[in-house]
Amino acid sequence: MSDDAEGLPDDAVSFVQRYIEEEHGYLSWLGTEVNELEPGRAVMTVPYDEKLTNTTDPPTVHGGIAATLLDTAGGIAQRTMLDDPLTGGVATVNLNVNYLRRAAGDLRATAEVVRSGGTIGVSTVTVVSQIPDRVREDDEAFERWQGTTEEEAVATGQGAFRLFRD
Ligand SMILES: CC(C)(COP(=O)(O)OP(=O)(O)OC[C@H]1O[C@@H](n2cnc3c(N)ncnc32)[C@H](O)[C@@H]1OP(=O)(O)O)[C@@H](O)C(=O)NCCC(=O)NCCSC(=O)Cc1ccccc1
Repeated sequence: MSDDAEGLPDDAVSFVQRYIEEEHGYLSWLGTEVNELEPGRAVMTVPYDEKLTNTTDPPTVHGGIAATLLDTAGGIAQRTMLDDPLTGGVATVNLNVNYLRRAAGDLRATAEVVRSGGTIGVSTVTVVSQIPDRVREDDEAFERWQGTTEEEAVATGQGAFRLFRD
């Protein structure tokens, strides 16, 4: 089994997006977007939605959302490395997440395949978020965010996946 991947079809992003919207209840409910796909790499977003937040002021996005995004992007990145990403499959066997900063905006995950082995693959994933205007406009909250306006890493982790190659 090789670590190399063939190129993906031009419509890979829209194909996976359609799959999420039409077939996957949970990921579509989260509003999950597929931004980029290439062999060994996936970029995906969950847009901010109040229904996904904790009861903090201002609301912060529940950590489980970042974990879901990390898991999903890590698994899809693994799929891009299968000889046939459509007929093959992946199942998460281990996931770890370190939460680095609170998040109050959209979450965007970039997943990279560290290893695509014969039966097990490992992806490393970082989730970034930017402080939205509603937090910037609240002086006290903005101070709690240390006045950062740049997009910053809010979570990072690794997933291990059982690879079903056919
Ligand atoms: C299967 C294994 C990982 C390894 O067990 P072993 O006993 O060593 O088995 P072995 O390695 O020999 O494999 C043969 C077995 O595998 C079965 N099979 C075949 N094809 C598939 C397939 N496509 N998917 C799943 N299973 C498949 C086949 O029927 C056979 O089962 P059997 O033994 O006959 O009943 C087991 O520990 C397990 O199921 N863990 C739970 C994993 C789990 O639920 N993770 C969370 C959900 S993932 C998620 O939500 C995130 C996500 C979603 C989307 C995208 C990205 C991320």
